[in-house]
Amino acid sequence: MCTARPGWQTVSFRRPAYKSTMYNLEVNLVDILNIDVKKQIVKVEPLVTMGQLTATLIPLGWSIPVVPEIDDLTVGGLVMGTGVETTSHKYGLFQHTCLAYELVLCDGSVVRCSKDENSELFYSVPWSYGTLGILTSVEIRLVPAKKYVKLKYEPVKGLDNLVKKFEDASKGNNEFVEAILYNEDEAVLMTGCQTDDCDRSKLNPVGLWYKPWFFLHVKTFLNGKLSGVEYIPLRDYYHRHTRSLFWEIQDIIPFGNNSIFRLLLGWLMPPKISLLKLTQTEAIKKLYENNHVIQDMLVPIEKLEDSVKLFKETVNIFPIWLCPFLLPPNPGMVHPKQMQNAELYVDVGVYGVPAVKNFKPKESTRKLEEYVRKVHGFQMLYADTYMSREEFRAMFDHTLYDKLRFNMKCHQAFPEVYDKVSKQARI
Ligand SMILES: Cc1cc2nc3c(=O)[nH]c(=O)nc-3n(C[C@H](O)[C@H](O)[C@H](O)COP(=O)(O)OP(=O)(O)OC[C@H]3O[C@@H](n4cnc5c(N)ncnc54)[C@H](O)[C@@H]3O)c2cc1C
Ligand SMILES: NC(=O)C1=CN([C@@H]2O[C@H](COP(=O)(O)OP(=O)(O)OC[C@H]3O[C@@H](n4cnc5c(N)ncnc54)[C@H](OP(=O)(O)O)[C@@H]3O)[C@@H](O)[C@H]2O)C=CC1
Ligand SMILES: CC(C)=CCC[C@@H](C)[C@H]1CC[C@H]2C3=C(CC[C@]12C)[C@@]1(C)CC[C@H](O)C[C@@H]1CC3
Repeated sequence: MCTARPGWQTVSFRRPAYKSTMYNLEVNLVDILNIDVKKQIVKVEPLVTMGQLTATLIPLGWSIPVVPEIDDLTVGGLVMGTGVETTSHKYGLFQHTCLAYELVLCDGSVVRCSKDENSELFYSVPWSYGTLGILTSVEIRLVPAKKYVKLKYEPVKGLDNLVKKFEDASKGNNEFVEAILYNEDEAVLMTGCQTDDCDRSKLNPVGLWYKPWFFLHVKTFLNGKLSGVEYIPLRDYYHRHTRSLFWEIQDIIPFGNNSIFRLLLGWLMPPKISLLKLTQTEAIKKLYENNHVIQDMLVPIEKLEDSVKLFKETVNIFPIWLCPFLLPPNPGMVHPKQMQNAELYVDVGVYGVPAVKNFKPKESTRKLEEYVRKVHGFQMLYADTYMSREEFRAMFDHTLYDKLRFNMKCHQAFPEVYDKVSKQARI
């Protein structure tokens, strides 16, 4: 069994081939169920999107701790997969901000799980891609929301310098930390905190339709010798990469950042990811398959410099997105090597056309995957993975997952994660 949500509707990069061979379960649960400000918990159904959630919560003065930036990402997809954002160095991944899940198991029973109730199931749900049960609701922590993010842009020269500053910023008191690396030697580090006060001369609602693409706006700070500060309305900040799909939109609508186009037609942007997927021709699919890389590798922060160098050597794609996150020593598929303390990791996100000669999608990606496994890192699974089943099991700890699948007789109902995310399972 799998959910009946068609592949073209999802944000995940490819379309799942298994949807046509498995029994499809309709899970059309799209509502925010309850906002309990006393307990500071919001209860939502799995198809609630990030855009829907921030539009509802922010006017009430609340938010969730980790808001992955693309509007159409769903709570179900982020729990069953993973979600990372610029607050993750403080709160962890999306799943670490969830307090409880309700699932329908393969025997038809409904269970609630949290760290104190059915805790093994609670810790096994993240990264399980719907292979332990069907998610029907999620309770997420609420945090107070302020009106603006006071964001500091700091141009940084030299990779070693950036790595040091990035690590310091992630360990400091910043609420938001992110860096965009424009080439091996130049980056802009962004750090910020929420505030209700605003210096109106520095107000920048980056989400307005006529505003430049965010990554290009950030790039303008590379030329300044001094750091810049701006006040960005909170919701504009959360969804700052939505309009340009990070930098992927420049390959789809190359004239999209032209100021006249923005002024007249910017409100049409971005095309829905689902529309792009639905209308994708075989030729475009092949193009993305053979001459494009979309990968997020999660590595321990001390491996950041080496990782950037390896990405440069293997695919040579810039910009690179850097987002730090805290990985707590919880049981489950993804945890630090030593289970004593939480460890700081970084998401190295690479999206674009490789600038190396003779790029070979399989070989190049496998080289990156091998490195990530070696340093006890993890690959995000919404995009392509070329790992074999054994390699996949070496990267993700299956101990608890296997135990639960055996106890709950999941084999008769759901495939293994690998059979949903591997290259063979996706078209
Ligand atoms: C991808 C996506 C994005 C969304 N984004 C937003 C957003 O940005 N903002 C927002 O506010 N909402 C958003 N929603 C939620 C959506 O607007 C609500 O779920 C809305 O209720 C859907 O309306 P519908 O007309 O499709 O109703 P349906 O889905 O058909 O029904 C909604 C509920 O009402 C019940 N119902 C329908 N008719 C009757 C009846 N005659 N008597 C009794 N019960 C009935 C149904 O059983 C169901 O429980 C989003 C949903 C999706 C899937
Ligand atoms: N900033 C970030 O962190 C970003 C994250 N992403 C990635 O995008 C993906 C999310 O995309 P989205 O379109 O929301 O999700 P998808 O529809 O792609 O779902 C992802 C997985 O979750 C499973 N799933 C979803 N809902 C349920 C449910 N109710 N019960 C059981 N299983 C369920 C799906 O199972 P099935 O196949 O059966 O439908 C699928 O395997 C995540 O993997 C995330 O890592 C992408 C961009 C940015
Ligand atoms: C921040 C993290 C962790 C990931 C960001 C990933 C995004 C850049 C990609 C997620 C889904 C991707 C898709 C495309 C571009 C890159 C993403 C937005 C396309 C729109 C590219 C054009 C294709 O025809 C359809 C793709 C759908 C998914």
